[in-house]
Amino acid sequence: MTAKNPKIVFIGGAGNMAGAVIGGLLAAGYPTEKVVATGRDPLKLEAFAKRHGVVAHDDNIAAIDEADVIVLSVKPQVMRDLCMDLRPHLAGRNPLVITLAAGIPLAAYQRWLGEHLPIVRAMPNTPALVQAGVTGLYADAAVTAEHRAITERIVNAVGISLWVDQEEGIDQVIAVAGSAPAYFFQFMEAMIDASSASGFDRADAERLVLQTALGAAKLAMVSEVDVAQLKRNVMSPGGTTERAVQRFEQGGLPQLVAAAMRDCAERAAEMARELDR
Ligand SMILES: NC(=O)C1=CN([C@@H]2O[C@H](COP(=O)(O)OP(=O)(O)OC[C@H]3O[C@@H](n4cnc5c(N)ncnc54)[C@H](OP(=O)(O)O)[C@@H]3O)[C@@H](O)[C@H]2O)C=CC1
Ligand SMILES: O=C(O)[C@@H]1CCC=N1
Repeated sequence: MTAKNPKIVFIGGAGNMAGAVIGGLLAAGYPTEKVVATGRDPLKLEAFAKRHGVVAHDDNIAAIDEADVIVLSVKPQVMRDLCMDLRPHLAGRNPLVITLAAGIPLAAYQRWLGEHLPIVRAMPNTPALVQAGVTGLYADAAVTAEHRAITERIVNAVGISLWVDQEEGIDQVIAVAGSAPAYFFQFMEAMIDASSASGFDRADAERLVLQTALGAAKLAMVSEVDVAQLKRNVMSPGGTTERAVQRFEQGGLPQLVAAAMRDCAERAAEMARELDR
């Protein structure tokens, strides 16, 4: 892979996750002509390609013909069939394969696609769309330093990344980052709902909640003290915040969060058992 800008083919490119990565990658200056998106729905694909200026292809096999990097971004349940379709066209070639799918172990891809291919499991999250993503990465033995470098170039264009040494680490990344934007959205949704139920204008509630979430995250990112201390800094003894935080504690919020994250990681492991066949 010697090209300055390797050709990257996103299978399922117009989907949520690949779309987010492509959007961020292009915003970081990656050349549009080196990015190909494939999909099944021609209207959706055309609209996506037009919006981003990338190349669209409704034929996966033709699309991967000159690919240096193939990013697999279809739902886990259809990954096996997709890989079986691609397999004969990857014989004697060794593009880097990056899979974004949750819950499918590398061993399954090696069986489905062939053992000769360098494969990276990447677990991104949708804030990649605004270049504030987090991606966990795990590589198989065939992945070289050059492959790692192009992988990082793709995912770091849309946020930060972390290589994990053990494949199980990817399930932890799912629980703490891949699925986690939804937890924060759920919390924000609950706050917006509660504010508007108590008579606040919904648009105003949304503006205040989102700005507060952004401000809290920004403050935590630059602060020298940890989030527990930042929380205490808001809580005046006998004041309003203390009352609200006590309610969260009494309701078991920390335990609930831990249990939800455990469920999330366990679901990833369960999916691996269902899908690794
Ligand atoms: N959403 C998220 O936050 C995250 C998702 N992931 C992973 O990313 C992957 C994709 O998820 P997500 O983006 O949410 O799902 P989407 O359904 O939004 O995207 C999947 C895309 O794959 C396309 N597709 C399906 N089958 C084929 C095929 N045979 N050939 C070409 N394209 C195909 C679909 O196109 P069409 O509509 O035309 O059928 C669709 O655009 C999953 O494996 C998921 O585990 C990982 C991290 C986070
Ligand atoms: O919910 C899912 O299965 C995918 C993987 C991580 C985020 N979304």
